[in-house]
Amino acid sequence: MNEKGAMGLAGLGSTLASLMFLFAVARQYFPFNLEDLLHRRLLKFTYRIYPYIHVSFPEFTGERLKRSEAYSAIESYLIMDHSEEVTDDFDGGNVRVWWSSIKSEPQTPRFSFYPETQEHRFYKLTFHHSHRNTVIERYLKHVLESGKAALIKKRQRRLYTNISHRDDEWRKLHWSHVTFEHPASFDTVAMHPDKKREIIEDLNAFKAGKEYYARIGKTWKRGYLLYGPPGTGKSTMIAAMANYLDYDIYDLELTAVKDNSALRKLLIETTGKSIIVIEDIDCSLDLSGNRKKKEEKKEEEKKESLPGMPKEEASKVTLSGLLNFIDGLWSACGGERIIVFTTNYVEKLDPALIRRGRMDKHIELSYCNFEGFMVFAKNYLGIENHKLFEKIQRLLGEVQITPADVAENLMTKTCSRGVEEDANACLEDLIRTLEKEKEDATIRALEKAKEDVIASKEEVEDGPNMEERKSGEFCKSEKVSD
Ligand SMILES: Nc1ncnc2c1ncn2[C@@H]1O[C@H](COP(=O)(O)OP(=O)(O)OP(=O)(O)O)[C@@H](O)[C@H]1O
Ligand SMILES: [Mg+2]
Repeated sequence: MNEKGAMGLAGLGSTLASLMFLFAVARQYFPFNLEDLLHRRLLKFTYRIYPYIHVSFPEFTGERLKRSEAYSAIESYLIMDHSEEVTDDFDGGNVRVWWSSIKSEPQTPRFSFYPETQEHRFYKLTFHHSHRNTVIERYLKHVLESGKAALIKKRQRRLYTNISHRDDEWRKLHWSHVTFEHPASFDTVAMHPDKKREIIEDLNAFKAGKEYYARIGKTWKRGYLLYGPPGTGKSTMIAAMANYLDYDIYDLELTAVKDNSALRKLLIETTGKSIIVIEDIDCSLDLSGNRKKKEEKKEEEKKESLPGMPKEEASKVTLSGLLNFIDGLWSACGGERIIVFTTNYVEKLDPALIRRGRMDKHIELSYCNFEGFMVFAKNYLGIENHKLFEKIQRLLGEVQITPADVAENLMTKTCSRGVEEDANACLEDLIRTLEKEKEDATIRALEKAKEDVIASKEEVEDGPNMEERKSGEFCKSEKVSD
């Protein structure tokens, strides 16, 4: 700061100026009728001695509960190190201000629930008193807005998990996180373009739906059920959704949650603009429609508690606890959240869990079709047309192959070939895989048919059982099949 000499005047002037400034601001909010002549005179006098005003922006306010948003915005606007000073010109250079970043050690301890173990940081803004109105009315607004915009731009999204990596900490109620950097996008997800468009439109409507949800009296959240065989892109789809919406992901491992109240605590800790994911919901807990009968369960519990055998600490989260998690009263805190379940076996799930309203949108991710293959061909090989496409289209109509397997075949295996040779080789690899799969499927079908014939032969040899004979059921069904 060049004018350091001028500013180095006694602290008295500076303190008086700050006091006068605060006084002036307070007067805007608490107008009173006292004649302010004296006040103006005092200000004039003070400014003659020291014409600068200082304003401080502390990092924390109150009981250190929350970092000041203004501080964060200024930090991101200035990008300066501590104990540094910078000059900023505003209004086409008409207004010059000085910023300094200050760190002070905690002073005399005072009573607080939050012990002051950290140092205090704050930004100090200095400007000439003649620019007071411009700084208050326009400059500070500019700093806060630009800082916030920069913060949003550089914000790194997070992938949270409730699994602790320390043994002694398992089943603790907290989320830990890493930076979320999955490269998936809707451009790279292989699926029919119409289906993809439908999902994107659904997400757009959700993201823009704050007022709509408020108007219809519903919590601003939406449930997605992604189902399909392994390797069809369920997890990839979740990553693409998070990247598209610019949301964080909370990957919830239900088996690591102690009970329903722990589940609720985890829910409360999640923030808005996030996707809460429960993968393989059918395996997570005893939540399927065909839940085990109570007697079977009791038997199992008895076995577990045999002397000498360690009784595994099982999660006590129940179906009703999970339903509460999804749409109970607690789910309303926060808003703008998407809940995603994935499963390989949709038919195993309890209908209550996936009814519309809870899981609003059911998305099937299935074996690779030609449209899906076209996405891979474009992304992996950079081609939209090829003489082998027709053959591949026919084979994909006859064979069930997962997108994961197709992707594996299209990964370029060497960099030494040219692009065209590479594409040829990859497509031929894929055709070989598809033909092999077709052969295997034919063999499997033949074996199955053989087993069916043997089974039906055995049934005929054994004949209908006595009860069926008595009731005439056997004869009836024979007649029907005629
Ligand atoms: N539809 C798809 N679009 C793009 N890539 C896909 C798709 N399906 C699978 N893949 C590729 O295959 C790999 C496995 O896919 P992913 O993990 O998303 O499958 P999943 O359905 O979640 O499987 P699981 O049921 O075993 O969890 C991914 O890394 C991705 O590269
Ligand atoms: Mg998966």
